[in-house]
Amino acid sequence: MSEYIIDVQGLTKSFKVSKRDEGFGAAVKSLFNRKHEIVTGVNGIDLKIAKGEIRGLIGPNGAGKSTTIKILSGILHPEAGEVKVMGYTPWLERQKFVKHLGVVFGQKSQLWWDLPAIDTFALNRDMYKVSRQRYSELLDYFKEMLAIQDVIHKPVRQLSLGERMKCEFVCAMLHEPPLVFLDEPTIGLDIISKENIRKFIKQVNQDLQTTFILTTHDLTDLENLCENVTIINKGVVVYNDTMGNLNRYFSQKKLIDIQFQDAMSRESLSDYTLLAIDDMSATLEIDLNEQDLRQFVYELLGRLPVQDINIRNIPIEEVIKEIYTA
Ligand SMILES: Nc1ncnc2c1ncn2[C@@H]1O[C@H](COP(=O)(O)OP(=O)(O)OP(=O)(O)O)[C@@H](O)[C@H]1O
Repeated sequence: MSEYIIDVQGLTKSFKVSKRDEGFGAAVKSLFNRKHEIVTGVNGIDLKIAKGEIRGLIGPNGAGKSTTIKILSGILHPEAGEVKVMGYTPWLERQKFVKHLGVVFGQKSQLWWDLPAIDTFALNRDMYKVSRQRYSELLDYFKEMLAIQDVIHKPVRQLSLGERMKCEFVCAMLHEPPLVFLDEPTIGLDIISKENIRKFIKQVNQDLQTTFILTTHDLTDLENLCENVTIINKGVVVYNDTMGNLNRYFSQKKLIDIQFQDAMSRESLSDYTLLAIDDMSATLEIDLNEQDLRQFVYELLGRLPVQDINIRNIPIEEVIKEIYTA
């Protein structure tokens, strides 16, 4: 078997969607003469994920993340490409395959709404044929780690979002799947609950060697959890490397926030790469491959009426936005 838990080459999937012009007349016409267009879902994606990784899979809306995850979990079949997930071809061997898979959706619940979570856990135990002893060991482990001793006995509809998400995680993990897809697992949570969920993911990853594939728009999730990140845009992979390299590459550029003693015009700063200006303050960008930072600041202080100065790295949000728009 491959050393990778996910091994994908050339994954391609498009969708045929019906197309019609606006208006009632067009609606009637389209009944007799249907027009279609082809929409790209993913277009030749390669992806290798090692066992035990927590991999971030990100991209703007419509990039192809869900299409990829749906194919990897056997819900959709691709039109081209080689896909092996835990040695299975997901859409051909779905029944055997799903036993080894866990999923957590930040915006969809897998728990029975009117029952306490413990009842859904027990149903899953029977469905996945988990032994009573292993179930009890795992439940103790999760209860202690997440402090949900009381929470799991209340009807799910009475739980806060943070409490419910903890239960969603337990529900996805009780059959010890080696691979778990996390779709926006921290969406809507307050900062403390987000941190709790991240700690939980890290701990389970270490203790049970679970591989997690994380799709998120929250870049703090990525910075906290993922060593590697795959960025998809318009159906293709545009970045596939470590988080460290992503940061390092862009730390070649610095942002310089300046507070002036007097109001400054845009023209007076025309020699610089000006990102923002607001009367008494401005933000400049410098590329360290082209300019020396010390020399730049020295000259700047000599030329302009600077009151205060702050040098910072480009925030990760900006880095990723640049990649999306490249
Ligand atoms: N069932 C479908 N029928 C038609 N088009 C689809 C279908 N599923 C996805 N698409 C199209 O494929 C492209 C990729 O969509 P996908 O849902 O994979 O993006 P995404 O990266 O998950 O976006 P988001 O972050 O908004 O969830 C989009 O243009 C989308 O409209």
